[in-house]
Amino acid sequence: MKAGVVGLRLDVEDLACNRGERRIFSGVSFSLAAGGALIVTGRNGAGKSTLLDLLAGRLHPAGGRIALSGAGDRTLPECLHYVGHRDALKSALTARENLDFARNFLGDPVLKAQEALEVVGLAHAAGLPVAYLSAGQRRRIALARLLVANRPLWLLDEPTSALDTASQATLLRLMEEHRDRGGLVIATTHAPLALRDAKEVRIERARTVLAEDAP
Ligand SMILES: Nc1ncnc2c1ncn2[C@@H]1O[C@H](COP(=O)(O)OP(=O)(O)OP(=O)(O)O)[C@@H](O)[C@H]1O
Repeated sequence: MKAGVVGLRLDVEDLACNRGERRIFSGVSFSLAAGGALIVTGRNGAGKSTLLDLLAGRLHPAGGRIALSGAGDRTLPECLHYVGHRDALKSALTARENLDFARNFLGDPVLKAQEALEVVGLAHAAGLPVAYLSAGQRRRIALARLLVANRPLWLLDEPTSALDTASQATLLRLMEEHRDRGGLVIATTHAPLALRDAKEVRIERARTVLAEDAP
């Protein structure tokens, strides 16, 4: 499989986010160099998914800075895979068709759809519409998308949810292999995630009404 981008680096400084009238968090800073991993923790509603949305460019920060360097011509959105709570699969398409679509759409192809399904133990389900699959199986197909297109930054929102023990072990191995190739992993989690030498950001600031922040 392809290697991550040599010299890749993500720097996040003093990031703040508002949603509606509320400050969700502020002062989030971290840096990751090639091969780095960050675990994002915090209570329900603290803003873990929101942080991933900011990094993915789905939300604009209220303050602070996100800088990706060492990725050549690729912009940050072109460098990332995002696996969210909703697995973003097309229910009427089969598992294989979903992965073929992702492979064509995302570019820089790596594994073929069938090969990626084998890695996540779902080769037998390749021809089934995703609507027929269980929550854990759908999550495994969403994670198989990581393998069909080469993108160095993996943003994973509670990636182990719905996964059985064996699938959690497979996911951990895939994350570590990705890091070994120079990729970056940022994962939110409520459960312990045994990534070696991972940094942790805990989002714990209580949400504050913006008016209270005003002088
Ligand atoms: N579209 C939205 N508009 C306004 N506020 C929102 C919106 N989406 C989320 N929020 C607010 O942002 C806060 C942070 O949500 P987020 O989903 O990032 O939390 P989380 O830490 O990922 O929670 P969980 O552990 O439950 O998944 C929520 O408490 C919610 O009030």
